[in-house]
Amino acid sequence: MNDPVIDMRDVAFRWPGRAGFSLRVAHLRVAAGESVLLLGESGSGKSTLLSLLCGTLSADQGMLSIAGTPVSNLSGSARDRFRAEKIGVIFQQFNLLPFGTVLDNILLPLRFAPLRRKRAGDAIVAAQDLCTALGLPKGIGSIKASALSVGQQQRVAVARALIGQPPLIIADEPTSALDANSQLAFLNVLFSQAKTHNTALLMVSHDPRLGAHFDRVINMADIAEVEREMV
Ligand SMILES: Nc1ncnc2c1ncn2[C@@H]1O[C@H](COP(=O)(O)OP(=O)(O)OP(=O)(O)O)[C@@H](O)[C@H]1O
Repeated sequence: MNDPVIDMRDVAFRWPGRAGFSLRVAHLRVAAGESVLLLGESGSGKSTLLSLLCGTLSADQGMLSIAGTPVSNLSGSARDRFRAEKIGVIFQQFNLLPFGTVLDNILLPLRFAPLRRKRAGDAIVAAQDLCTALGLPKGIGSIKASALSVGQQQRVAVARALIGQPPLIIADEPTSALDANSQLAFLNVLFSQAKTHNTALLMVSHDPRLGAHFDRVINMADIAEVEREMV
């Protein structure tokens, strides 16, 4: 695999002050443009792994490189800046700012990421173009996020993750609240946008049926060793 966007090796993590759970990942690689579904039972550490990849948690040992940059040794604030520049995140509940407009929400990641802002060019035009590509109605940019339907919130969350073309999108169960048709529609817009920019996509889900739509499916049980002690 040439220049993987995610390259994780021999990573170990234990929740600080908590003996109950530890996670070891021998090897995880995701290529540019590749879509990967990460499956695993509840409590198997999927969200913990995503937080390690995003740098909101830091591993106790091991090597993690994102888009060619070794991030394991970055300080907390440097990791925050790196994440803003390189990773688009889509949360389960979308986490839009309810009192912000659609445009405010989509432009938010650029505020902390000067290089990403530069890549976006004219940021407002880029946000509007993404809204159009994602099938959002014209003029939606000035609507408050709290007034959107769930389907519109999803699309705004995708636009926010995609703006400025980060090399990696990480999504934590973004389709869990949707019916099967809406899930598929959501994945299709996400895939088509990700392919256009050769963006790698790592998405967590409980639903193995979604696997057919991804380039690759990874099971937590195959890549991670988890210790769960009863505490
Ligand atoms: N902030 C935290 N502090 C301490 N332990 C935590 C914290 N967040 C999660 N854990 C523990 O880490 C373990 C793995 O949780 P995690 O949320 O990563 O699993 P998951 O596979 O994403 O589960 P689910 O599918 O239910 O969301 C669990 O034992 C959980 O209790």
